[in-house]
Amino acid sequence: MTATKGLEGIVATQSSISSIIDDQLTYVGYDIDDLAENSSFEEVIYLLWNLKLPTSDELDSFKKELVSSMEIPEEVITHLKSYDLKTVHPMAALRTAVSMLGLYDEESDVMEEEANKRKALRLQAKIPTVVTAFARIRNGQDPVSPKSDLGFAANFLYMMNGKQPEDIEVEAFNKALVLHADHELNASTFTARVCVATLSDVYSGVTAAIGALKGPLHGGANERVMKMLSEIGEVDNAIPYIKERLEKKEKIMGMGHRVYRKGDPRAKHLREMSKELTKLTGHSKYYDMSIKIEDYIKEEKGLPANVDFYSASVYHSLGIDHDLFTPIFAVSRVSGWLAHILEQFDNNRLIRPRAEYVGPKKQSYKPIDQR
Ligand SMILES: CC(=O)SCCNC(=O)CCNC(=O)[C@H](O)C(C)(C)COP(=O)(O)OP(=O)(O)OC[C@H]1O[C@@H](n2cnc3c(N)ncnc32)[C@H](O)[C@@H]1OP(=O)(O)O
Ligand SMILES: O=C([O-])CC(=O)C(=O)O
Repeated sequence: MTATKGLEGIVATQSSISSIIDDQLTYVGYDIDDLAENSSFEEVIYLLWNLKLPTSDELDSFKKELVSSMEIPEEVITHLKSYDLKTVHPMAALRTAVSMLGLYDEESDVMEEEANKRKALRLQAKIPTVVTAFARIRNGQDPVSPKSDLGFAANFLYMMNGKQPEDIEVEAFNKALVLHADHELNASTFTARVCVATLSDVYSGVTAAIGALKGPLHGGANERVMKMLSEIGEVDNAIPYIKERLEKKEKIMGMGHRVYRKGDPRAKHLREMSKELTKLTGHSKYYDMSIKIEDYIKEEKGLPANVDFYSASVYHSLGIDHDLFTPIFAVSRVSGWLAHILEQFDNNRLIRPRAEYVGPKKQSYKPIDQR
């Protein structure tokens, strides 16, 4: 038995949800470029969960179901208020709150297919409310309830800022949600599948996945990209800053990918959005330095920018606090996690690989007083 570090190249499951073939990403066979340009996030959630695009009647009723499930229990809001609001990271708050939502769902441990689908809908609907409620509470503001006449992307921005968002903001945010929704067997999705393959519940699967997404080698990279751009400060500092980091053998956040070699097909959409939005909001320097860094890393290390690189300057331009970038990733990616959880339940087998043992062998046990 020989271990493959990081399970690189190991095919661990079959899936009909998304694929990465020759550096091109598809959801249920639909090209990400078409979906990014044309679809609403609700349409994409429906696609991932039903493996077909909705008709307009199906989409209307799906949107209504989502928006009518967005409110969260008062007990969860009280709990969010009890956290140390100066130090608690919003991803830790989200992880805890999602676990807590399970306590208030009567169907939490009901394992029938239809009950699991109802829980999926409730979780997808409530996660934006948790993220925006926490963001407001720590700013000393009251949470804002969702509006039934707004779509998913608009409702997120409305609940966060307490005012009707501009069309351009909704369009950009919707596209970002579409681009982040699913990504084959990434680390957090794999985590969710491993968790529920024990026949644990949907809330446990999503809580575990949030924990995995939080790390800087995965979803946590987008917040670190913005930290790096802020530290760089001015465009002329970008290359000296990156050279110094590379000399110290540090990783450049938002660069590199386990699967993509030529490039991440989502990055070009976010690059365009970053160009437009940073110009519109007077933050062009962040786009300019991002371009310099991307070109330099490509040239020096042959590494492409990943989805987290330009999403940082996009979210910054939308006026979003930097530590909310990864929770926003979760607001989108929970759609993929839930699709994979339902698929796992549909054809389940316990996920239990082996380890190659490299520790000492044939040790003789000594009683404690002789060691
Ligand atoms: C949504 C997402 O999860 S997208 C990924 C988000 N994560 C990041 O942006 C963090 C920065 N990137 C990375 O750490 C990596 O590229 C990962 C984790 C994404 C992929 O990692 P792996 O496939 O395991 O590659 P690994 O970390 O083994 O790197 C291979 C080589 O490329 C180098 N490398 C990879 N990424 C980077 C980077 N961002 N900056 C500098 N060097 C890098 C490594 O140092 C290593 O070099 P070596 O062979 O000389 O030691
Ligand atoms: O697939 C991966 O390893 C990471 C990634 O890009 C994602 O989760 O979107």
